[in-house]
Amino acid sequence: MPTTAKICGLTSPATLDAALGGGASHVGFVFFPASPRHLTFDVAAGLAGRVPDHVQRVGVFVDPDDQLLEAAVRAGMLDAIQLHRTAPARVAAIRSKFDREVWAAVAIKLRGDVEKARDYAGAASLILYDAKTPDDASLPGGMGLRFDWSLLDGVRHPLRWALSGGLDGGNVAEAIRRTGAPLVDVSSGVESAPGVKDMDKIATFLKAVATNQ
Ligand SMILES: O=C(O)c1ccccc1NCC(=O)[C@H](O)[C@H](O)COP(=O)(O)O
Repeated sequence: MPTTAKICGLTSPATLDAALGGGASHVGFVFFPASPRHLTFDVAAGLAGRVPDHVQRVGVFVDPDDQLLEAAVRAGMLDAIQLHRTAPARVAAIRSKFDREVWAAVAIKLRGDVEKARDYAGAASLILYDAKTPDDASLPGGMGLRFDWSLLDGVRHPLRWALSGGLDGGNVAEAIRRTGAPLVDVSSGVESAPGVKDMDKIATFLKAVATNQ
């Protein structure tokens, strides 16, 4: 199966359209106030309405409560919920309550971190392997950090999975070849500044995904 791509942290119609036009399979909307990509519900609703049925809308959250999830799922017409820093039992509860795909982000720095993905078997729909950000960082993702892809060598993934962390148009082809990732996820690597998506970088990234498999 060809590798598909999620462009995360979209905040404007023009950059959303660049992701859709370039063939993204997923688009990500961030609901986390500390993020430069954070969306209000009104803006999310405006963007969500432009997304065709064959593209999945993914909401990105950091250990959210049900109230935030309910409002965001409605406004963003979310097909999937991506959870960072969220315990497996809570992931399972959200999946059951909201009855849609739930992605568990697993933060990777060392080999032992990869094994934590097993805790989400039966709880999540998909594991997103993402680079671990520093303990004092304000964001658990979206910082353009990459982890050592060899940590995924020989791993029997407990669920469907995706690769993220420090990807960009220049390294994503190698990342796919090296890891065999079925889905790749990018945010900072298609930006000109934190939170500012760049249409040319989005196009380059999606072209690299499409042509290098
Ligand atoms: O992107 C954010 O601002 C963000 C905030 C809070 C939680 C997660 C966040 N991003 C998660 C993503 O899905 C990113 O695409 C992923 O971490 C990769 O980011 P990057 O290394 O910048 O490509």
